[in-house]
Amino acid sequence: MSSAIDVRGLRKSYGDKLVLDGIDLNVAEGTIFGLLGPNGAGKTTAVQILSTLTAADAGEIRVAGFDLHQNPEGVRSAIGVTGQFSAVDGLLTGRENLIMMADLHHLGRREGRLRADELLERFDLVEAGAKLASTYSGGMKRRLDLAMTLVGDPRIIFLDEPTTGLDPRSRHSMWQLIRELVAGGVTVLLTTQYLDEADELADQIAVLDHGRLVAQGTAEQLKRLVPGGHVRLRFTAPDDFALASQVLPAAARDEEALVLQVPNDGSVHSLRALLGRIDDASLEVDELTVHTPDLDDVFFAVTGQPTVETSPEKVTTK
Ligand SMILES: Nc1ncnc2c1ncn2[C@@H]1O[C@H](COP(=O)(O)OP(=O)(O)OP(=O)(O)O)[C@@H](O)[C@H]1O
Repeated sequence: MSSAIDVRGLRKSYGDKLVLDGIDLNVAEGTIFGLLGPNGAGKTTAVQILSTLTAADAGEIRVAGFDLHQNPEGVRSAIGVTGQFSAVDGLLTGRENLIMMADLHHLGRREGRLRADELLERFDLVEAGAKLASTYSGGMKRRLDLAMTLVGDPRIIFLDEPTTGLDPRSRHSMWQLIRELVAGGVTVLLTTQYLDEADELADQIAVLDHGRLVAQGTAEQLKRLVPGGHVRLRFTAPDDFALASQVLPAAARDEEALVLQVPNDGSVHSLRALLGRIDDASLEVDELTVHTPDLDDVFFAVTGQPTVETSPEKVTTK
């Protein structure tokens, strides 16, 4: 798979504050890449640099095959950006906002209007299209903002915290729209503070903390980095439970519930080994469940701090 975004040694300081400290990233075409990090980690700065809005101090950066330093125009022609500060003009209607974008992209009157109407339809804004954008809800504004980004038909889209502040329903509809974009071949780099958002959407996740990438991989790979994974085995026969306790001495026992918790990282290799031991001892297991740590655990392990903000839907007590 070829790279939509390739970054080597990206550095950026503001004054004597080092904001990005030698970042390497590779985003495969047609995938969703999640840049995850707490407030002030450097996510927005990274997006601003990759989208040519801010200059890097150092680093080799290619976006959509263009060298960012030598050919920023090429990069700009291939990307779309929706940031924390929306491009939506509240004094225009939704449709007028889209037509304004079409004009900026020199689409021509007829094609611009067709494109606007097609996007209003796709983003469930047909009825709202004739109303002033200032009257829109947060979710509608975000959808319009994303629709405006799509007017220019970008191959790569940067979404800076696309669902911050949205209610659960609007978040889910935004997630669905993002998935549809990627199904259509677009590459998405999104920044988020929400672990569940990265878990839900991203094919690859990089955790940014104080300007450094402290972990990178799929959600599953990251979860395997932290201890705490286990397999829970429930038995119906006390004899099986007793025998299993001998065969698996590392397991934590719950005698009353006839449950064993066997430390396991959840990888195919270690699950196969465990199943082999269960088979060899001819144990009758009533129920087997695999528990891998969640991204919260990972985040805590790699950044040394609990999540700054919990998502609107998931309130953790850690
Ligand atoms: N133009 C600027 N001038 C000086 N310092 C800046 C500037 N832009 C960002 N910073 C600093 O760089 C650091 C990283 O900021 P950045 O906005 O990239 O973080 P972030 O991870 O996107 O956080 P947030 O989730 O709050 O947007 C912060 O300490 C911020 O104060």
